[in-house]
Amino acid sequence: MKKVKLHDKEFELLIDAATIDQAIAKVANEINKDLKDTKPLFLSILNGSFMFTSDLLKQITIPGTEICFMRIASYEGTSSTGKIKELIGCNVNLTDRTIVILEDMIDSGRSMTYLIDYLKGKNPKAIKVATMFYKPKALTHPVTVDYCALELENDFVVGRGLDYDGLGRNYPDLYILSTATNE
Ligand SMILES: O=P(O)(O)OC[C@H]1O[C@H](OP(=O)(O)OP(=O)(O)O)[C@H](O)[C@@H]1O
Ligand code: HPA
Repeated sequence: MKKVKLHDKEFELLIDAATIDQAIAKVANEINKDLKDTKPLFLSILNGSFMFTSDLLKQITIPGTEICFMRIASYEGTSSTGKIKELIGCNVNLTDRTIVILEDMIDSGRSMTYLIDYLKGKNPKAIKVATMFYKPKALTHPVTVDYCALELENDFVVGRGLDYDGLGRNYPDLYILSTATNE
């Protein structure tokens, strides 16, 4: 599909699924190499990261790999509310663990900054950040990104787990808000 309509807005194809798959495979290889002796705990941040988590973890071959999930939210419509809500916490003991945070997107960096502060309080051995998409030009809260599949410009996108007001998460490709039809 070249274009999709979600609620009142039109979106155009930005990155096809095969390109995203390839970029994720590269990240998986890097993680398999870097963290091979760490028994990593992958912390998937719902909702958006469900596809990235699935695509990446199928390619992780490290012995002792564990996965758990957290849910935080900050976005309503196409912009951040400026507030983070923790909706589901992680109940695994994080002390002395090597945690790999899995995000679908780092945009302003606000959610990740909040999360890292929160996780530091649990005394992990190390915290690594892995994201499917990253908008370096949108960053207002500095974050060290250890693993990134694809960098984007500062545009609103949907697909591959990312939504516009609940819609669009299921698309395997990534779509950009169309400037021709949307103010
Ligand atoms: O860097 P930031 O500006 O904080 O934006 C990134 C966050 O926004 C999205 O989540 P959202 O709050 O929309 O929740 P969702 O994953 O349930 O869609 C995304 O999954 C990140 O968690
Ligand atoms: O570009 C985006 N699209 C959807 N959700 C998001 N959350 C942060 N940035 C985005």
